[in-house]
Amino acid sequence: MHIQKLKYKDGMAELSIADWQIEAGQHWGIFSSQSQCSALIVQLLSGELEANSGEVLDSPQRIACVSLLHQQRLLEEEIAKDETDFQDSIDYGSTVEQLILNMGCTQAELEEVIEKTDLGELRQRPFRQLSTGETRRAMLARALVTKPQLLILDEPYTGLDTAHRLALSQLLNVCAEQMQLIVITSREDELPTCISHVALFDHHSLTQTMTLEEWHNHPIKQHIKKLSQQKSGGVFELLESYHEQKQLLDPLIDMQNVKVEYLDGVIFKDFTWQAKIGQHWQIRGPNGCGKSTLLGLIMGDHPQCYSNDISVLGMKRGSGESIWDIKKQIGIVSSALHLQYRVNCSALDVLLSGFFDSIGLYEKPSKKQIQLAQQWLKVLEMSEFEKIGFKSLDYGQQRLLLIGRALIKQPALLVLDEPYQGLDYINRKLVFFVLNRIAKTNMSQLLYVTHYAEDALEAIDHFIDFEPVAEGHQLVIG
Ligand SMILES: Nc1ncnc2c1ncn2[C@@H]1O[C@H](COP(=O)(O)OP(=O)(O)OP(=O)(O)O)[C@@H](O)[C@H]1O
Repeated sequence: MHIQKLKYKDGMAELSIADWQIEAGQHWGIFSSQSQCSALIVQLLSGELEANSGEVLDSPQRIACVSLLHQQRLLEEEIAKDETDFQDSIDYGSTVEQLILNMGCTQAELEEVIEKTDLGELRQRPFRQLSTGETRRAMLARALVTKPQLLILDEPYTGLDTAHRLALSQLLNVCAEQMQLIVITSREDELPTCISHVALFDHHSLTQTMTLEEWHNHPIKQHIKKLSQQKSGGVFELLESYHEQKQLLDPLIDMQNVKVEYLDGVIFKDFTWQAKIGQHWQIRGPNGCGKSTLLGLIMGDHPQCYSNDISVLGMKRGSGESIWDIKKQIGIVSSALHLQYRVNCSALDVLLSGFFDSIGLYEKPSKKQIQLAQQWLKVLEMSEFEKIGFKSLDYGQQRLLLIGRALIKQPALLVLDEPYQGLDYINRKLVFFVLNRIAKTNMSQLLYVTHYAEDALEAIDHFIDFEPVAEGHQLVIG
């Protein structure tokens, strides 16, 4: 494949590649300090977008992509197909198996890919019910059954637990013998060993190509780490400039003998736990163990929160409390929220919606709130996007805005379910530094989920660990 003098520009989205030769037998890693670049690379290389000028020569015929963008699209399609209103029973949409078969594979190919991607127990589960890591594996399975000549993977490891990340590396090393791979990552050391070359993108263009060995010692890694640390100073100064200490009732969260179960089994049971004032908690466990379910109970988004004994911020769930009284003291970032945020309001309005806990903006913000939101756009280096619609931004930019939306009102409780998903290197580090300082200074109390040991915040010293038992998982407090 040979890319020559390629230029693309549409509004704020921009990419240029002067000359890039991808020889047969080579497998490429792509590192980009901007998430926007990655989305464009996927779409331009796969032919989904057409460049304004330049050419892509000898492009393979069968190209498959796995990205958060494609995942979000499929989930939206599944929700749009929801036929609940027209039939007696609830329609949960297509199962994992149906979605793989829809790609046009045989039964034998289905069985093979289900085994490779560890989807055996999930094959009959509706796609919409899958956990984050389970969803990522289903997307990979759909791409693999098309037997592509070129497989483009944008952040394939994100959302996967440690064991599944290892399994993915092994699988990609095997795939590399049958197809060409391009793996885009924002984690500098996260590339399968089959990768032979790395392309470095910066400021909307391909700046350098090198071998994997050269990449391992590249000075840019230190440089961009410093950059994000500096940026995080600005965000934290802004937070401090309007911080007010809140009076809270102890404990912030109280759960007694909590149990969650579905028709096909128990997720967890007998869980008794209190989060006291001043404590920050990390929730750990493998994909599908129930971490987001636990957070859903606390947020009041999970239907089983009312059949359990749960109090949040002094209010007992199901006691006639207003869900908004609780929500106004909680800021949340999660894949579920990202998926729910389907309105196309401006970037400024997304931040402002944090003051009202709404998806989109339906109330008139005060002048002070507007000024504050503009200051937030500035420290996030997103001022140029102030009037741009949320849907026109790439997944990483959307995610950064949703993080700003959660932080802007300085909530008592900050619920962060894999907050870094889709963020580029600089913004991931920026958010990491900010969260650590928020926790250290007790500005908000954190409930934090991440699958990466390197993302552990030193200010968090309380843990809930999901450990497998005969029926689902048991939750161990440490
Ligand atoms: N309605 C449902 N019926 C049956 N199972 C369900 C339903 N909704 C969710 N699940 C399953 O519940 C399990 C727990 O999901 P949850 O999202 O809480 O996992 P998680 O620990 O957050 O995983 P991940 O690390 O992948 O994000 C998953 O296996 C999911 O498929």
